[in-house]
Amino acid sequence: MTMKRKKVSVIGAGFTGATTAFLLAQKELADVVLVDIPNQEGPTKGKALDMFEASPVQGFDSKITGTSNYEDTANSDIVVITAGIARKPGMSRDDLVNTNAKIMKSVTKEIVRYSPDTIIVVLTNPVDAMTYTVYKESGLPKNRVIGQSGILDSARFRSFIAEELNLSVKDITGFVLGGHGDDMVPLVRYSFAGGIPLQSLISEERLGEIVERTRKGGGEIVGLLGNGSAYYAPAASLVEMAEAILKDQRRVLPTIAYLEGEYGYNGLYLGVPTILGGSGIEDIIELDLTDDEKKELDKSADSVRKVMTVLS
Ligand SMILES: NC(=O)C1=CN([C@@H]2O[C@H](COP(=O)(O)OP(=O)(O)OC[C@H]3O[C@@H](n4cnc5c(N)ncnc54)[C@H](O)[C@@H]3O)[C@@H](O)[C@H]2O)C=CC1
Ligand SMILES: O=C([O-])CC(=O)C(=O)O
Repeated sequence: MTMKRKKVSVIGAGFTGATTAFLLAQKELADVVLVDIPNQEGPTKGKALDMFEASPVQGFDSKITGTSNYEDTANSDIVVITAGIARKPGMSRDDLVNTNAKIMKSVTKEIVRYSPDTIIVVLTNPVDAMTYTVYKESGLPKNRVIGQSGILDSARFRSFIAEELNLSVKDITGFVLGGHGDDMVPLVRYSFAGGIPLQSLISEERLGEIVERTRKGGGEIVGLLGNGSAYYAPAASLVEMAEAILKDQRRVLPTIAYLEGEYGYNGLYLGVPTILGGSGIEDIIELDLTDDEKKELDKSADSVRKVMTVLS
C-alpha cells in the first residue's frame, strides 16, 4: 500500500512565502509547491531549487517545486496565500487593502479551480479583511478558509514576557484576540508562566508596556527592516497551523475565523481561539470576557469592519 503524500501550495514566493516553504519542507510536513506570478518564475524556480539542494544536508525528503502554473497546485491539502504587497515604514496594514483584495480574488479563483477540496490559510494583509475576501471568492465552507494573526501576535507577546522574566519561552502561554491591527487585544488574564498568572509576576505598569509593544510588534519590525515586513515569525506561525491541520491535531490556537454570532459578531472574520484540526476550524471557543476586554474587542472588530467597507 502506498501512502498518499501530503501537498501544500504556497502562493507568493516572497519573504514570507519562501520562508514558509522552507520550514514546511524541513519539517517534512508535505511536498511544497511555491507559486508566484509569471515574471517571477525564474526566481521562484531558483528558490525551490536552492531549497532542494539543502535537503541532503538537512536530511529531508519533501519535494519543492517553483512555478507560476496553477496546474502544479492541483489537489493541494492546504494552500497558503502570502501573495501581495507588504507595507513600508509609515504605512498601516490597511493601506494595502485595495491592491491586495484584487490579488486575493485572482489567486483564489485559480486555487479552487485546481483544489476544490482544499483548506486555505491566508496571511496577506490586512489579513482579517483579506480572509473574508478569499472566503467570499472561494465559495468554500467557512471552516476551510482561515486567517493567520493570533499565533504570531501571541508569539510576540510570549517572547517579550519570557525576556522580561528571564524564563524559557516554552513556559509562557498567552492569547491575543481581535483584528491584526494596533488595537488587537492581548488577553493578559489568560496568559501564564508555567501555569502562574502573569499578573502575579509582573507589575501592571510593565504588563501594560508589553501589551503596547505587542500591539505594535509588526510595525517595530517594519521600522527596523526598512523595506518590508516580518517573515520568520509569520512563517513559523503558518507552519504551526499547517501542521495542526495536516496531522489532525485539534490544537487550541488563535486563528482568524468567520463569526456567525460568536462573541456577538456576525458576518465578520476576526481573531479568536479556535480548535484547529484535519477539517480546518473545528470549533470556536467563546471565552468569558470582562466588560473592559469586550469593549477592547468591539473596538478591534469595528476597525476590521471599517477596512471591509472598501471591499466590493
Ligand atoms: N497576517 C500576518 O500576520 C502577516 C501578514 N503579512 C503580509 O503577507 C504579505 C506578504 O508579505 P511578504 O512575503 O513579506 O511580501 P513580499 O513582497 O516579499 O512577497 C510577496 C510576493 O507575492 C507575489 N505576488 C504578487 N501578486 C501575486 C499574484 N497575483 N500571484 C502570486 N504571487 C503574487 C510577489 O511577486 C511577491 O513575490 C503582505 O501583505 C504582508 O503584509 C506579513 C507578515 C505577517
Ligand atoms: O506588520 C506588518 O505589516 C506585517 C505583519 O502583519 C506583522 O508582522 O505583524
